[in-house]
Amino acid sequence: MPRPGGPVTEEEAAALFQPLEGSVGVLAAVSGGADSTALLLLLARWSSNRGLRLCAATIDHGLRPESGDEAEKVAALARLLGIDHRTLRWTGAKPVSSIEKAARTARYRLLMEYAAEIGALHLVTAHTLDDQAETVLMRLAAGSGPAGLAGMRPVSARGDLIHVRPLLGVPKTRLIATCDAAGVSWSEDASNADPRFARARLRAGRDVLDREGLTAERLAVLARRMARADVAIEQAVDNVWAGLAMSGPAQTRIDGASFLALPEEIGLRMMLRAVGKHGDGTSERLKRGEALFDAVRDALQAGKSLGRTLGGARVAVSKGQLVISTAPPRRETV
Ligand SMILES: Nc1ncnc2c1ncn2[C@@H]1O[C@H](COP(=O)(O)OP(=O)(O)OP(=O)(O)O)[C@@H](O)[C@H]1O
Repeated sequence: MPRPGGPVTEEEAAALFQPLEGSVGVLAAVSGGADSTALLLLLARWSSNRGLRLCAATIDHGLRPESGDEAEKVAALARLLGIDHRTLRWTGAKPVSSIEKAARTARYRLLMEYAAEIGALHLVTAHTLDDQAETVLMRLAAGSGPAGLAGMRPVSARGDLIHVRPLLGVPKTRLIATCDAAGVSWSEDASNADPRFARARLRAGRDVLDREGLTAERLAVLARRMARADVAIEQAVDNVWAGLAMSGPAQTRIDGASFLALPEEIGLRMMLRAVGKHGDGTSERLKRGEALFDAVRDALQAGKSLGRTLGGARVAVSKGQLVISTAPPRRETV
């Protein structure tokens, strides 16, 4: 059990790294900040007698003058700990707007390519309890449903890799304490406090939220509950899908009366699942999916026909049935 303060202990680390047990190759993403420096220290200790290959990588996004030195500092620490380290540089054109998003996409692409090169099966990042709380707040602001409010998952798939976030329940203060206890310094990324970024603005307002009881711990509890609820809803959708959806490679048909009788969240997810199956994979704003869901229900209730497109799929109501198929190219959208 994590202690209220102080460095993360070896026993705690063993429990946190449980998802990595039995892995043959682990790649740790280490930016050089306090969180990922602590991750590297803890992983180095934990992996020493486990016969797995631990490697670390730092992405130099080339966006700040000091990023090269920060990567070199991580490399030096890795050398000291006897861990293979590579600095991966984000080269090529960089967009003027949405730079954070572009940097993130490039970062994971570089990490995945490097993981494939070294044969790592697990990618480990140092997202903390505080990062989870910020994610939940940002998703609240975006009007997310249960899946979004579940925040980041401790273990998820990322391409062929398993992405593990072992520190998701650990407050940043304890990771700072872990570095301090080891006498290891870390780099402070100035952009973490840059008010141009939503995360930084949220961080700056955390004191106010804490005073109102919206603490990181409570937001993380909300995320865990939402994750459980989301699993339950998805399981219900699996069951209903098996019984109701007549689904082939070209289209999915669902009886209209049965569809109308479903709890709305299940019906919505059924429709979106079929859109995902027959569409072109373009992500659609949930708001558009919800608007179309309402239109589908209205049409079924009124015994009318309907034909729209969503995410590259054609969503039609015809003869009392909901029919979702691949949309012909270049049709009008909702
Ligand atoms: N430049 C980097 N090099 C290597 N790893 C990094 C780098 N930046 C971030 N990471 C990894 O990602 C974790 C989360 O970092 P941060 O919170 O800054 O990213 P984010 O963009 O907010 O989150 P996400 O990775 O989910 O997009 C870090 O703890 C570290 O493990």
